[in-house]
Amino acid sequence: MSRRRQERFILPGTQVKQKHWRQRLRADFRLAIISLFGLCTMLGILPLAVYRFMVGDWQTGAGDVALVAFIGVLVGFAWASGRTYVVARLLTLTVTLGYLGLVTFGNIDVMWAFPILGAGFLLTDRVFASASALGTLALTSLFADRFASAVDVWSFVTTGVLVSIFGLIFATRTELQQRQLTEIASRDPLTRAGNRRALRYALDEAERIKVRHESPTSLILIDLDHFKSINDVHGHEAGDRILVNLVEIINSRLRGQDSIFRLGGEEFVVLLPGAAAEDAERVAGTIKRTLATQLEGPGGPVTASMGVAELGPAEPVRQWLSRADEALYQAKRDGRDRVVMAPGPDA
Ligand SMILES: Nc1nc2c(ncn2[C@@H]2O[C@H](COP(=O)(O)OP(=O)(O)OP(=O)(O)O)[C@@H](O)[C@H]2O)c(=O)[nH]1
Repeated sequence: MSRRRQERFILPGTQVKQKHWRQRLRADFRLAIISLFGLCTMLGILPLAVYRFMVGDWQTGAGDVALVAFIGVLVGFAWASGRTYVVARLLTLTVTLGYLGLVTFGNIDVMWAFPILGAGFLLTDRVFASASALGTLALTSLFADRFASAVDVWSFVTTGVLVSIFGLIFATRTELQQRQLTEIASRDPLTRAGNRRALRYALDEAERIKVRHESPTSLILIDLDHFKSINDVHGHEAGDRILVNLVEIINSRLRGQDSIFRLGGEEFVVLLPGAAAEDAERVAGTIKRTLATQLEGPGGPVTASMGVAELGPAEPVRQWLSRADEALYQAKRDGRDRVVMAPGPDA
């Protein structure tokens, strides 16, 4: 087991808690779109509102100003809370209802429907954007007095449907690419376990849930025994196959909310949200017994040593990992192929 103890628990990004606004915009695509959308609507609608006031159309002007103000509040909320998914949906809903309200009670052109259709596909998911687009087109076509003829209604609906289909294709491709990128960025390519980056997010999330809901969270640090000699005697490929099998076997013993991450080399972290120390010890025991019967290398059964620790109240994540690491180290010292519980953080 390699012991570069100082660097072992420096996970990517753990040091950066407060991000600069430019970093946040770069890191969060949805926040960037929300901000850009807010800026564009302000720049696009506010001059029009001024014009409406100047020509005495107070109702439409007031509606424009109210719409822009509400959009501003939503953008501010996205920055303050980070809940960009909810805000994106609310923004789509706001501009759609704002548009329908201004078509009904104000004096705006039905052509405003088109940027609103586009915004829906840019801001939210495909299903929500499609439903919102269909609703916008159907309700607008009911305003027969806004169109010169039935052909105009037909043209409006046809072009609207086309814009929506293009938006849907764009959104589908973007979602697919986003999923592929997330997969690449968060998984270990050999074993398909989560990588260190994914572990960092999962640990931070576990810490947040612990603080918010006071529910226990535990982890198991797993390290294969004498893995170097397997590599040396049977080759690197045989070693790789064992790593892949190990993750498959462990995954088969985990619940839906549990997850496995590769910390590096032949070392893995199993995260067990909702599990107290004794539950985690039981899971570790089950994993150990399953490995004994199912993890077969070219030279015979392969065993693993494990350290188990429950996250203590207000305990920093790095200390939690270090305690599990100490327990794992103890398991190695005691002869390997065993589970050792870490003493509590106050011990
Ligand atoms: N096949 C393979 N080997 C790897 C990979 N990553 C790290 N290793 C090897 O894992 C071995 C780890 O060796 P050690 O840290 O000495 O640990 P060990 O032999 O298991 O000894 P103990 O942990 O003390 O039981 C090294 O030989 C690394 O080259 C990998 O992705 N594939």
